[in-house]
This record gives sequence, C-alpha cells and structure tokens, in this order.
Amino acid sequence: MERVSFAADKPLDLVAIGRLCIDLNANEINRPMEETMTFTKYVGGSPANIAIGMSRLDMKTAFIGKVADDQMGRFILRYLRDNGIETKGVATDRTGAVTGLAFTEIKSPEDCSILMYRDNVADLKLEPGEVNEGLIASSKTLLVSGTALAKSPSREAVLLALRYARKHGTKVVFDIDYRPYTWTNPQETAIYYHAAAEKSDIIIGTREEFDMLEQFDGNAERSDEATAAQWFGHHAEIVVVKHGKEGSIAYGKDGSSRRGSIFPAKVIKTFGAGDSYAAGFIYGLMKGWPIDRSMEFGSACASIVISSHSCSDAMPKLDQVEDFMRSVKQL
Ligand SMILES: Nc1ncnc2c1ncn2[C@@H]1O[C@H](COP(=O)(O)OP(=O)(O)O)[C@@H](O)[C@H]1O
Ligand SMILES: O=C(O)C[C@@H](O)[C@H](O)C(=O)COP(=O)(O)O
Repeated sequence: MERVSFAADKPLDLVAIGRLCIDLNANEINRPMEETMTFTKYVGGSPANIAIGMSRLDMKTAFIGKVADDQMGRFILRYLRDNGIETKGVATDRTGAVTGLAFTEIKSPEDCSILMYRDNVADLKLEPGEVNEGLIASSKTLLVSGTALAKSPSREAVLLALRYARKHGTKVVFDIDYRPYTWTNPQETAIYYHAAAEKSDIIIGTREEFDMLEQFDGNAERSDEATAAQWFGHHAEIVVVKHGKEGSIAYGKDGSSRRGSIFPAKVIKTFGAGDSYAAGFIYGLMKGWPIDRSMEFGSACASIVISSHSCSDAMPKLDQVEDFMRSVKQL
C-alpha cells in the first residue's frame, strides 16, 4: 500500500473538529513554572495546530468547534481567519464557558510539561446540532482529535461528525491525542477511543496512546504491528505509531510497513512535534505522495516546530520545509 486516495471532487482539503484553546508558552525557558514570570500567548489545541499547519501548506481548511464569548474566543477566531481557515463551523458559547488554557513549562528541551486549565471550557460544549454536515460533506478529510470525546456534548458531536464523514465518503484521520486531565477514567477513554478508531481511515498515535486504547485487548508485549492489525478489520488503511525522537512507523492494510526517521533539531521544547508531524504527513498523503515521503515531510515539519517557541505560529510554509530538507541530513 503506497498511497491513499481521496475524493477528487470536494472543494475543501481538511476540516478539523475539536478544541480551540490558548497556549501560554514560557518566555524564560529552562526553568520550572514556579520561577517563570512571563508567557507568550498563541492559539493552541492539537486540532487547531494541525489545521493551521495544513493551511500554511496551502491546503483548503475549515474548523468545527466552539469558542468562548470573550476576548480569547475572538482572538482565536481572528487568528484562524488570518490563516485562511474557514470558521463558519465554529460556534460561540453563550453559557459563560471559558477558553481552555495550556501553560507550558520548559525545564529543559527534554523535560517539558503542560499545566492545563480546563474547567468549564467552551470547546467541550460543542453540540451535535452545531456540527455542520455540509462542511464535512464538502471536505476530502475530517481530522478528529481524541480529546474532544472526553465529555458530552462534544463527545456526541464528534461521533455524529464521524457518521457524516462515512456517509459522504470523507476520509477520517484520527489523532488519538490522549490528554489524561480531560478524562474521568481510563476505561471510559478506551471505550470512546475505540468507537472513533473503528470509523477512521488513518489512525495516528504515540506508543503510550495506543497502550491506553489497548488496555483490554491484550498486546502485553506492546507490539506496534499487533496494534495496527486490529484496526484493519474496520476502516483503517494506515496506522502510524509515533516514537518521539526514535521516529515513527506506518503500517498499511496490505501488511506493509514503513519506518520514518527524524531530522536533527535544535530543540527548544518537545510539544508541538506530534501536531506538526501530523500536518506534514497528511499534506503528503493528500498530495498523492507515497507513505515514506509523507512521513519524511512530517518529520521535517516536526523538527522545525520543536526548534521554535510556539506550536501554531511556528507551523512552516512549504518553501520553509523544502529549504530545511535541502539544508539538513535526515538522522
Ligand atoms: N527530539 C526530536 N528531534 C527530532 N524530531 C523529533 C523529536 N521528537 C519528535 N520528533 C518528530 O516528531 C514526531 C512526533 O513526535 P512524538 O513525540 O512521537 O509525538 P507527540 O508530540 O504527539 O508526543 C516524531 O515521529 C519525529 O519525527
Ligand atoms: O493541544 C493542546 O491543547 C495544547 C497544544 O496546543 C500544545 O501546544 C501541545 O501540547 C501540542 O501537542 P503535541 O503536538 O502532541 O506535542
């Protein structure tokens, strides 16, 4: 299995569903949060980062989500529009919900963590009735972030979006995006992740995220191959298991596998690696590239983003990735 095919006759390339938040990234890096005094504000949330990454690569993108009715919500909407992302699928909360915040702590390039403020957040208030079926029908892909399954009504909204995607022949990319603080318990997480993965064409996750999905399924040896195999009986065509700086491995429904290596990086912080890798990888697949070339491109995007201060704002444009790939050697 070398390539994935997408519906040629749809005007949008990708519609993402899930959280729109704020990242507050520490300016004084290499120190703990307790000693950090200033932060820079960026749009954040994994699916937002991926949509921004795709849009920077000149793909036609849209978003389905919900923002707070406040300055932060308006900041997010403006940033998405300025980046060429269609926002008619983004509803505004009227119940007094707030914008989710992610404060990042950068103790060292290898020791980063995120402090999340996610009580009563607008993104998890997305209602099924607010999911724009027309946007999904007119898009080649739907990108689902697993965190949006954490709570109702966003959970049902995502499950409905998945049904619309299957109904309209829109390929589903499922990024597991496991964030423990949003979930009540691991069993619930595994159940809803399964429901989404079964409806997905391309599944992307880290080894640890797949371990979460598989807690009732055996695979005690944590084999990537066994992980991938269980989804090919459903809709999956490709399953990607990410291994941080050890690279990634993509399995195809036909039994093939491809190993993705990494590019060198002057790492400032490790978060944003997965989102930029996803943007670059999906871009490659949608361009009709073979899987290994798509993985290489995703890895290059990841190196650029982890060598920068932000996730969303650092998402590279096409010529930036091409220049980078020409100038460095893959490890
Ligand atoms: N230290 C690193 N140096 C270079 N590339 C990296 C590094 N860490 C991650 N990457 C790239 O980013 C991809 C995704 O990273 P990973 O950490 O596995 O995902 P996530 O950010 O979702 O946890 C990797 O497959 C690799 O290509
Ligand atoms: O997803 C969030 O809510 C926070 C992100 O914006 C954040 O910067 C991040 O954690 C990126 O995640 P990754 O790409 O999986 O490392």
